[in-house]
Amino acid sequence: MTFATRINQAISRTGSVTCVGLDPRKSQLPAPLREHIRDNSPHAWAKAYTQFCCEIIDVVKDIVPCVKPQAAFFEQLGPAGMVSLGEVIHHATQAGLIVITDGKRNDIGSTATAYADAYLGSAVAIAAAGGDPAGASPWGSDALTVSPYLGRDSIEPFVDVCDQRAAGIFVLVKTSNPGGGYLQDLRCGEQMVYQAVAELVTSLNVDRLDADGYGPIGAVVGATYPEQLAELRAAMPHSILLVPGFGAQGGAADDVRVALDDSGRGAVINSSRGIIFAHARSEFAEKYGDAKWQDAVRAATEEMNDQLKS
Ligand SMILES: O=c1ccn([C@@H]2O[C@H](COP(=O)(O)O)[C@@H](O)[C@H]2O)c(=O)[nH]1
Repeated sequence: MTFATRINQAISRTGSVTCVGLDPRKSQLPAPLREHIRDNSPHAWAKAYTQFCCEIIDVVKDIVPCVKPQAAFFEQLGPAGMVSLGEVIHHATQAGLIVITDGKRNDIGSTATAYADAYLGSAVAIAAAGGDPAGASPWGSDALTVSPYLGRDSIEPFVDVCDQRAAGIFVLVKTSNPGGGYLQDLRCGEQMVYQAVAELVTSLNVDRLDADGYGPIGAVVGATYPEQLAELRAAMPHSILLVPGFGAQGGAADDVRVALDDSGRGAVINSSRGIIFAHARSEFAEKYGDAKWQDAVRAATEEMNDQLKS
């Protein structure tokens, strides 16, 4: 089974297109976890990050298809943080969730091969595709976010590994940040740069489609640009879309529904801070607060699921 088929099946099984972003931040961890940090060492924080993310995974595993660990927050802690990232990916996979590692990696082709080999391919996915799970990557992610700016030959090594290990990638096409257009909206002949990237994505997918017409090369398109989201849904009919920017960055349900296909699949909508730090949101703080932060995570996830359904 391919990555695209797996993620669409996970959407059908859970009835949800919510992707929970795992972006642990020291200052925003719930008090019960911060209180256990005795020596302020990266090791102590990394243990807290593992506990925080694994508890979130346990709370949401039956109501969402996927999680997206943000590598930056783990890297920020140095080697101990990288151990934590590995533990979190492993726990999510064991919990039956699809794992999209947000690392925004890429380099010249020969180095891109190393990134692809490192991150792409979980034992679960490879076994589900009838392969040997011993061929899984050390990080064991189902998918990875990838920068397109080194060109087609830098993306092809990722595509090769996707083919071999039933994995996926999400290429940055139109990012959610306010300044993304500085480069992405530059005119490039008759079109804009982000449109050229979308064309590249589609050209890489066309020979690799599953029965529903989806390929392993997905695209990142921000919830904060609803018009371009609609345009890019049409321009990349074979790509699963990863849509960040919901909640904390201002994207709302009405902005992102256009990312879904007619069957209500084909895209996942990410929220990180809005879910994982829900205990501090005004709607949830009084009822749950720091002491019941896990209940706040569950409530915020259910709320997002409901918003995206209605
Ligand atoms: O265009 C992009 C690409 C990636 N991201 C990442 O998604 C999450 C968003 O977090 P929120 O707390 O929900 O704002 C974060 O990891 C970003 O690095 C993005 O926001 N936009």
